[in-house]
Amino acid sequence: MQEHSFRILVINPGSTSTKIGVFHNERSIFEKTIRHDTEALRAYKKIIDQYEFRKQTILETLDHEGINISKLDAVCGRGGLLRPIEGGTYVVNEVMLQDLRRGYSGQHASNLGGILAHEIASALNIPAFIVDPVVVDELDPIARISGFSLIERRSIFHALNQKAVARRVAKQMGKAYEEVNFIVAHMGGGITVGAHKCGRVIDVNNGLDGEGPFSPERAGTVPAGDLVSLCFSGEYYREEVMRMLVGGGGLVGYLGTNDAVKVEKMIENGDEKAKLVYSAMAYQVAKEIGAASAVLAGKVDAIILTGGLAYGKQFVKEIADRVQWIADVIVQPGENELQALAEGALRVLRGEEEAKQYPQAVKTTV
Ligand SMILES: Nc1ncnc2c1ncn2[C@@H]1O[C@H](COP(=O)(O)OP(=O)(O)OP(=O)(O)O)[C@@H](O)[C@H]1O
Ligand SMILES: CCCC(=O)O
Repeated sequence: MQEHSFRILVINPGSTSTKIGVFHNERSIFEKTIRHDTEALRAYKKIIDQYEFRKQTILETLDHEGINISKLDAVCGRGGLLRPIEGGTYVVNEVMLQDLRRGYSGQHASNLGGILAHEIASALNIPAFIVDPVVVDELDPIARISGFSLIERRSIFHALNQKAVARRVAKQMGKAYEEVNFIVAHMGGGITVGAHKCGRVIDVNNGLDGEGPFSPERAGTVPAGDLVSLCFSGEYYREEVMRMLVGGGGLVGYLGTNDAVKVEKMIENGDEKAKLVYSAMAYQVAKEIGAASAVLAGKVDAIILTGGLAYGKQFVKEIADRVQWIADVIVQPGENELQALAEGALRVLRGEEEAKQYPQAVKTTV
């Protein structure tokens, strides 16, 4: 019997670009990173106001490439800062659209993903989905306790890539994602380290503006008392402190660049500060992996390193040297988010998984 085939448009909006792809089942038939002129984007007060502009750009690109959108079966966008939800593929519904428009958990380019998917899909009368947004929250209750009763730990991480890579590695091991325990470190502009226990990410750092290792442009965990003193020193506005922590933190704060390739060049040229800071970033990732191994009580089938920084051979070696006693270290550089979006939609279109309805509230604690 011939297998039914599906054609899916996937959309991953970033702060300065929109990545799109058209998939025929799992096979990519077209992918493009549409770069947006920063001046053009600056004309919009809020990220969300960009959606009509980005939609037109996507449709024009597809038309230009000769892709007939009437042949599509579904559109799938990257999900944004919604309410905390468990992982999976979600139908874009009215409540989700409202939350994406107002930025329920904050402003992020990925808030546009579900809206763009809905706008394009509804005109074609086909379903729109999002998959594993950054707010996927599968934390164990014990992981929510921060130690300060007014603040609960939150799960904000690279769920789409972490879960996709974990599924892929599990498959390579001949197992289902739900049968294995992994530690996945996504190391990009932000860094998140997730403890994956039998298909659920039971602990992970909030890599957006919370905690964890410092990254190319984010500070991660900083000493709390000193941060409070700095905030109340009278020298900085709130926005300035936030900008120094997120965007201006990590490598940017110490070395003036978020580009690890440039930092490697600086090290090659004998820059001792760059060497120390770059090693410190690897050290902090290794420490976070060690913490995740304790979360999993040492039952770790593999440690997976992914994201752009995983291309850095010396960086990866420094991490591996510190953690390979825990489990095998598997390196999967880069990210494959377009493929992950297509696969998430396919699982639903094929009936392998049921699409979830948003909001499926996650129970928080105290
Ligand atoms: N070949 C390489 N060697 C070392 N570092 C690299 C290499 N290629 C990319 N990087 C670094 O990876 C980082 C960017 O990673 P990535 O592209 O995954 O981030 P992003 O998509 O912008 O952010 P995020 O992954 O947090 O969503 C940059 O610091 C970049 O310099
Ligand atoms: C940590 C959430 C994803 C991002 O880096 O923007």
